[in-house]
Amino acid sequence: MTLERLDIHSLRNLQPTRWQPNAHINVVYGANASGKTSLLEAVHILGLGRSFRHKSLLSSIQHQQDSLHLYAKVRQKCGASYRLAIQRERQQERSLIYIQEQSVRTTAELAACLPIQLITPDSLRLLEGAPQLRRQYLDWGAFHAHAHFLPAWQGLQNALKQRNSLLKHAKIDPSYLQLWDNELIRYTQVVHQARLAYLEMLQPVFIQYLQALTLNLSIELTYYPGWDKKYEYSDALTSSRARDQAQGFTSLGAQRADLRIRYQGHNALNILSRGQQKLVVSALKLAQGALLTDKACVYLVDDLAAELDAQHRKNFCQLLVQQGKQVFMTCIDAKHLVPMETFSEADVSWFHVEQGQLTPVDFSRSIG
Ligand SMILES: Nc1ncnc2c1ncn2[C@@H]1O[C@H](COP(=O)(O)OP(=O)(O)OP(=O)(O)O)[C@@H](O)[C@H]1O
Repeated sequence: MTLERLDIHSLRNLQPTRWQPNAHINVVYGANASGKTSLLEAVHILGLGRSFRHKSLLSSIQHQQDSLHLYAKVRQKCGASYRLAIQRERQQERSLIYIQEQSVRTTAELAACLPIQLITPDSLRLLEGAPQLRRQYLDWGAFHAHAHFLPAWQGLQNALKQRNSLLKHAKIDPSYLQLWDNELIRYTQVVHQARLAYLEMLQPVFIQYLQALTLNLSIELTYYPGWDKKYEYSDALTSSRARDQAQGFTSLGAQRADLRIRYQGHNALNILSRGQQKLVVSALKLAQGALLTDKACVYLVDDLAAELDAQHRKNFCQLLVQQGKQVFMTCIDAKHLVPMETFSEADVSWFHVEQGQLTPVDFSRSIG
């Protein structure tokens, strides 16, 4: 799957842009505040319906403009193509999303058409941030690996909402609570099994990438399902019922799951250097991309140079090239920060950004 064409209107400082990127490696370079990250942001919004910079798309709309418009043509591996479009008006509550000119209501449909792996200086939050971020990471993989994951996950969210709202009442009909318990247990089992199955596939690939990035430490990925593993979820839920009623919410379950990243029995975050943490995150992202064999994904790598030294940048770029997926990477100075030799076998296009204007560059004349 590759992005064949991207049209951008009224996104941050970007001039109206029509971009026909390379199917493999795209390097975007330019000074600070030129608009490099905004270009990656455009791809991200098209793949997930939201920015990676802010919760609301309102701040992405260009100042003095009423709306932003993005359009993409995505070529699937089978040869079929999809047209994706997003429009966000200042005055509207939500974005309008279209696939093949048909309005769609959920961003999950976009995510299925354009899977994205994002690597930014902020990606370290995957290790240091709240469990929700690691749950989202795991669920991204389970969503793409198992067709039954999404309906079960949606069912789980609904059952949780209903049960939590019931728990807030002073008087609760036990049979009604049991009904939502049963729903929750049913969906939790599917989500839990899909996460476990995905983690089993992920572990060995993650280790391979860690080693290829020359981090020969035995980092372990362990999964906390959201309740004590010694018990079935149904038993854990029954035994937490009184506490849940007192607190007014469901305290145990898949909504509390976490992917724990351990080194020598400790939280890896407390032991590894920032550079090592960055390699762990890179290996996690590369492993997810590698596992998407039937669909492929687009890598967005913002600020390649951040926190990786020259040798590790080289290893990282080599692994990206080997995967053969479409990559958009940004850096301030292409000549000094991009390990050119790793791209000798790859199809690469270079783009310069200046004051929001994107220009293709003839590599040999302008950089070499
Ligand atoms: N809503 C907006 N409307 C217009 N311009 C904006 C808006 N939001 C941000 N900007 C400006 O867009 C410019 C581009 O920002 P962007 O983060 O894409 O740059 P960058 O090239 O990635 O910079 P850096 O290398 O410093 O990370 C900045 O000057 C920023 O102030």
